[in-house]
Amino acid sequence: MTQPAKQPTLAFIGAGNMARAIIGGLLKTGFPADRIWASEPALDRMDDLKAQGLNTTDDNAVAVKNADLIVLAVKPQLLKEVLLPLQSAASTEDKLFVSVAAGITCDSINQWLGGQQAIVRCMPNTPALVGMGASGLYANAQVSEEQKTQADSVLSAVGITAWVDEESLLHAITAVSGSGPAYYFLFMESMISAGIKQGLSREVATQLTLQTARGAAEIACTNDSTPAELCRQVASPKGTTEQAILSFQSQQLDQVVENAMAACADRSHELAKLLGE
Ligand SMILES: NC(=O)C1=CN([C@@H]2O[C@H](COP(=O)(O)OP(=O)(O)OC[C@H]3O[C@@H](n4cnc5c(N)ncnc54)[C@H](OP(=O)(O)O)[C@@H]3O)[C@@H](O)[C@H]2O)C=CC1
Ligand SMILES: O=C(O)[C@@H]1CCC=N1
Repeated sequence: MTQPAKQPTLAFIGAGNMARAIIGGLLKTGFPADRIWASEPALDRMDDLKAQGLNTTDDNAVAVKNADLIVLAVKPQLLKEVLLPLQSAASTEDKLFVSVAAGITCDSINQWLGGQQAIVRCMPNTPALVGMGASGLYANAQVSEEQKTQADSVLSAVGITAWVDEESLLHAITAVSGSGPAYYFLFMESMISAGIKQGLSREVATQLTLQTARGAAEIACTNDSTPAELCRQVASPKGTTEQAILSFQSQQLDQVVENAMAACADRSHELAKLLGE
């Protein structure tokens, strides 16, 4: 029988939106708060995390020294200046770095950490907060099977995980699931605004839009039918939905989405080029 992987001590370098979504999700699964470190410059901004039992510090090196698995959750633009001073803290033991920074490659991270570190690149998303995250993951050659299992167990505690063998696929994963929640939020806003224009109060338009999104997502996730088939089940021939779908199609919704996702992936490539030296 395979042994379960040892539960690692975690450090989050940067305790902003994405780190908090993962931390919140982990705590909900019962992950011990005292095995999590959070580090960022403004200590008082982490009072709520401290109150939940996390270890907090404004010294990234302290968090790195105390952890087995370090989640790099600062903006891509800051990663280099955050990592350069961490070289000695990083090199002391077999630590695993899990970077969630969009675009930045394992090679750049290794260059800044000054060695041949085990690095997992992860593109998570904020629904991790409610246990419904979707993370794409890639491991460099230095990552052991045990470390891969550890990274997977952290991210799969807050949602689903999908590993890829080619690092460059993380650009596409960013376009699909990393940034994806924002597309749905935007679409919800558009539906709420249109509902209000048709006479509904904001409250009713919001309630009905959000529940519809939740219900549609639930059916799509639990039904064997494809989203296209589910769409057809709603759209009765010569009925009301059909007119809405025809309107979307006449405005080339597929192309609009394809363009948006291409712009997203392009920016991810661009970040890698701009910041990766
Ligand atoms: N938000 C999302 O949905 C997703 C984000 N990501 C990635 O996650 C990373 C973080 O993004 P996000 O959480 O949105 O950004 P945030 O700005 O919310 O979080 C970054 C945090 O890092 C802190 N920080 C700044 N400087 C340092 C430092 N020197 N040492 C430690 N911490 C520092 C910031 O503090 P301060 O505010 O004071 O500057 C902030 O709290 C990015 O690389 C992004 O690409 C990936 C997938 C999804
Ligand atoms: O917008 C961003 O750059 C980050 C990465 C994916 C989601 N948010």
